[in-house]
Amino acid sequence: MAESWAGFGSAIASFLFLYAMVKDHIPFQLSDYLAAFSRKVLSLINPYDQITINEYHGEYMHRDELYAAAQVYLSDSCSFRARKLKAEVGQESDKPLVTIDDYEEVTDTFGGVRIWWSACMRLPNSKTISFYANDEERKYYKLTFHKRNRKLVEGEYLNHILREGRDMKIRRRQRKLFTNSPSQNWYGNRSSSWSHVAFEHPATFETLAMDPEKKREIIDDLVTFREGKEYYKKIGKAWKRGYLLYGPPGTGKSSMIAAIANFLEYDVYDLELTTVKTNTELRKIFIETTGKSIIVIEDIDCSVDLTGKRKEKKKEKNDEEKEKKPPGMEEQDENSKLTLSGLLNFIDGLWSACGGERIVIFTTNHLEKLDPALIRRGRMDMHIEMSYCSFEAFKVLAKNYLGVEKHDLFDTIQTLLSEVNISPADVAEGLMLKKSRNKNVGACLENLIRVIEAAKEEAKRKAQEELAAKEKEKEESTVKNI
Ligand SMILES: Nc1ncnc2c1ncn2[C@@H]1O[C@H](COP(=O)(O)OP(=O)(O)OP(=O)(O)O)[C@@H](O)[C@H]1O
Ligand SMILES: [Mg+2]
Repeated sequence: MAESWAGFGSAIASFLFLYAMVKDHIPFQLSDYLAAFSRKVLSLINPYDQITINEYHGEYMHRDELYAAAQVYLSDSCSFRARKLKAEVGQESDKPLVTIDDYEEVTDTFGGVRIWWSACMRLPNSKTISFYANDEERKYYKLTFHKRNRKLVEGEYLNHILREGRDMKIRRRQRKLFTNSPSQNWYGNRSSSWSHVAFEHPATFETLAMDPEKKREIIDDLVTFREGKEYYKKIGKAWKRGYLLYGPPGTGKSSMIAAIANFLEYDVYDLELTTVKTNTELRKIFIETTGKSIIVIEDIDCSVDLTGKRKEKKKEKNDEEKEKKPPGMEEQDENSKLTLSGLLNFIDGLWSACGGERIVIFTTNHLEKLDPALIRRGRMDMHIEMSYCSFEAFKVLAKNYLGVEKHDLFDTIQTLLSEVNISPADVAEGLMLKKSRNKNVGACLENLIRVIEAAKEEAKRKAQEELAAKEKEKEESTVKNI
């Protein structure tokens, strides 16, 4: 048996040697035939298969998604095994991508199977000048693997590359802060209802001053949501979650949104409802958002007339207007407005399920002004109260702003904070102003004590004024009654 293999091997070697010698002297038809024949013979003895992934494909030279995913995948998972690397900065990220260089080879292991990757380049045959820059050279990856693993590589492995590569791309991307443009600016074929800038807010959960237990609860909820794709599918619910942040001004609602975006690494769509005129516009705006994003409506109570009370007022006004309109026009007008039901549809109608992995956040200073339908559980799954600065919250601010975890003046501050309502924004300001001029921690804390005492005096004065006003009102009504 060994002898026959040796004989076969030497026959092939002789054939290849002879072929190389006479190759240039044989007619091209015969040369093509011999090349095809030798490929056939080689495939009989070669146990390895190959898959090519081209960078560009199709008539219009679209960049192949699998190639792009593989490029990022190789940069992250396999590039440490390569000796020749290249670094480049793409359009979607400002971080350099270090990946394997052209003609370099690396190996990867998946489910115990070895796969060889090589970065190849096909040089152009023709010498004509092409319209497309990419016609000059065609890059591609070549995957080589054992025949017996073909099913695994074609199915699971390529899907794994696509999934992992996409995820890595999302993690690497420059995150964006979008804002909706008024509908009169939506023109042209490629019109978009959103414009964006880079999202660079530095707030994180570490810098957010609030009750530690509440913070833990929110983080756990976010993690459960992020990892809940299969769970949401199983229970038949769209993969999205609503948070309602409420509380007085300066208590960290906007900072919390930034911290959530930074924690989940999502984009932020800041929806300005006052520029949205109709339900149809709202739907278009929604469809143009992507997954892994947070859709924010700040100060929802001030954004648009959505409360039951205001609706009634509006209805009366509309009745008057309707009288003046020609028949048939009233209904059309009603449909073309942004309504509460349009907004409810936006949050949890059929459209809300497209894309998945979205968080909707409303903020308000006046919870009582909101229509209960808008914030019922299921729409706004978690109601988070952002409250005045507690001692626990102060300790976070002191650590952030002054870098201290304890100080002799902390006891005085604790007592003062329990006596007065002061927002974390005011406490932060008290710590910061002084810090910029004087680096002394004690002086900063003393300044804060003065700020809190002033707030306490102010609160006392206001309470007295209110009391006096009430008493005056009472007196006046008694006089009237007499
Ligand atoms: N809980 C907090 N933790 C850390 N910093 C805070 C907190 N609350 C407020 N701040 C500081 O105060 C500033 C204003 O806070 P922020 O804009 O988040 O308040 P807000 O609740 O959104 O107020 P508004 O209701 O007026 O929109 C922030 O830039 C931040 O520096
Ligand atoms: Mg805010």
